[in-house]
Amino acid sequence: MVSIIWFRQDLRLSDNPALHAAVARMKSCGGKLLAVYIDDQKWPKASVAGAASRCWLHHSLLALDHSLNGRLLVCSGDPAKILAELAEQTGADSVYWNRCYEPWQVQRDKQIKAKFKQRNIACQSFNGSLLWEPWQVLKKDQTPYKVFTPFYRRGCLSAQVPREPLPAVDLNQDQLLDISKLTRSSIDQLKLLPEHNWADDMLARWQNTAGELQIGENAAKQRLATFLNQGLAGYKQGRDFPSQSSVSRLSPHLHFGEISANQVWYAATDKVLADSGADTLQSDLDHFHSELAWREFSYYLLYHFPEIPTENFQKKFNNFQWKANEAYLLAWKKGQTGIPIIDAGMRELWQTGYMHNRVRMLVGSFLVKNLLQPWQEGASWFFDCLVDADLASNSASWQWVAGSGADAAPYFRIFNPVTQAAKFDANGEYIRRYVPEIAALPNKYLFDPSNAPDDILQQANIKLGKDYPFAIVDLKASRERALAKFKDLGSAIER
Ligand SMILES: Cc1cc2nc3c(=O)[nH]c(=O)nc-3n(C[C@H](O)[C@H](O)[C@H](O)COP(=O)(O)OP(=O)(O)OC[C@H]3O[C@@H](n4cnc5c(N)ncnc54)[C@H](O)[C@@H]3O)c2cc1C
Repeated sequence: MVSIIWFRQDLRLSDNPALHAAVARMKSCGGKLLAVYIDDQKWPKASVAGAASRCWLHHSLLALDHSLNGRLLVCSGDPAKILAELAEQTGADSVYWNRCYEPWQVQRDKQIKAKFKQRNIACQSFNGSLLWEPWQVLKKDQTPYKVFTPFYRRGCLSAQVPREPLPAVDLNQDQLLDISKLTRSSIDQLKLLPEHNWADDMLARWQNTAGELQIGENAAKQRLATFLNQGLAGYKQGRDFPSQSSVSRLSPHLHFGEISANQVWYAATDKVLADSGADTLQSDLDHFHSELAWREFSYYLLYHFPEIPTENFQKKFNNFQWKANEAYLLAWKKGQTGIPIIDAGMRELWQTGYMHNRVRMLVGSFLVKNLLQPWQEGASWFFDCLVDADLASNSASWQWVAGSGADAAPYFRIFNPVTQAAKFDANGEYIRRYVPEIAALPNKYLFDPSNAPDDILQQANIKLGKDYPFAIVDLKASRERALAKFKDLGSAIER
């Protein structure tokens, strides 16, 4: 008897409910397990993972295959067809997977279940990535929440406590089906890595001091341990400062399911309990939990409102007249806007595949409000460049920044990137790391070189327009312009 375990966004062996169930069945009924990963070629084009996250996926699959002693069957094509063929070839009578929440994956999985039912192949799906299932948290009138705080406080926290993590399964080579006679691709054949080696530098940022790439389940556990020891205490304050190591950087690991939200949630809770739960630590923990809940909220919104990756959540934004401008967009993408904190963020994104959350909000606000470019342009660039590119979090966050989302930032919240930089990068460490050409400027002018006096620029040996661009827009004037345009839309937000 063969059971298929279909790995998707759950590339781990511990706290993997589908794998756990498949192994339990194998142990009680005998038989073997066939571990499969399928590069789904039928995803809608706009949602195919971007270049940076495909690099991550390549290495994450290598790590999973290693944990499975080289017995991960990797295929490419239509999952419905491939799974049916595999069931036929191996005589598998059951398929297990953990649920995904992207709209087309939900649709596809439903169809696969229905087809397999007709053929007497049992399909079982599990919750392996969310703390609360989106359909379990509803308002009293049984409609979905649209505002984060009641969703989390009234909905999630008063629902059942999240499932406790399951232990790693005990699997030996003999329990995994020999895949040598099955048609398969190698991980290399999936061509997840780019043809040119631009990704080498980016991936180098994810190595440890011994030069080992920190991708995969073990690396995720290591990252979590480092965060619990070095970042959690002081998280609430420190998480806003991009040069500090207060945030967890777990987002790519969570996206690919190298670690589960449940593991992270409970490990943080246990850490605070073990450290005797000092009041400040408790509030750091609460804050960290609420950030995990923003991830939940994003998935919740995507599940209930599957159009959010492309369409304004608030329909009144459909009338908004963006001012598409290729030159602005290019300057933003390349980190050449002349506003140092924006350029630092966009270069961090390009060089590392990651950007600190505070800076994501700043570059987003700048693009959408000061430059009046459509949020979809920003979302698509992020999707291509982030190693943690995640349809739910990216779409919900961009709509939040634009003001068009559920519970979004109000239109009048237009971050001033100069004062924000002075506040959150006060000693300029982050800016100097990513915008080294202006490093010699004193802090007073580092955040806004376009307004630095000539003698200061000369002393720092900087010629604006040559060494570093003049600001592409006047912050005050562009803010006024945005306020006027957004105001026309009215401010009502559905609750
Ligand atoms: C414009 C914009 C685009 C974004 N795109 C993505 C994306 O594609 N993928 C992605 O994972 N996150 C996205 N975020 C959310 C957030 O910036 C990242 O999750 C966070 O910066 C990841 O860093 P971390 O793991 O160190 O976070 P931590 O502060 O350590 O938080 C722990 C975890 O909580 C979750 N989380 C934290 N903040 C948020 C948030 N605001 N929304 C949703 N989840 C959150 C993440 O899973 C994160 O790993 C975006 C935010 C903005 C403003």
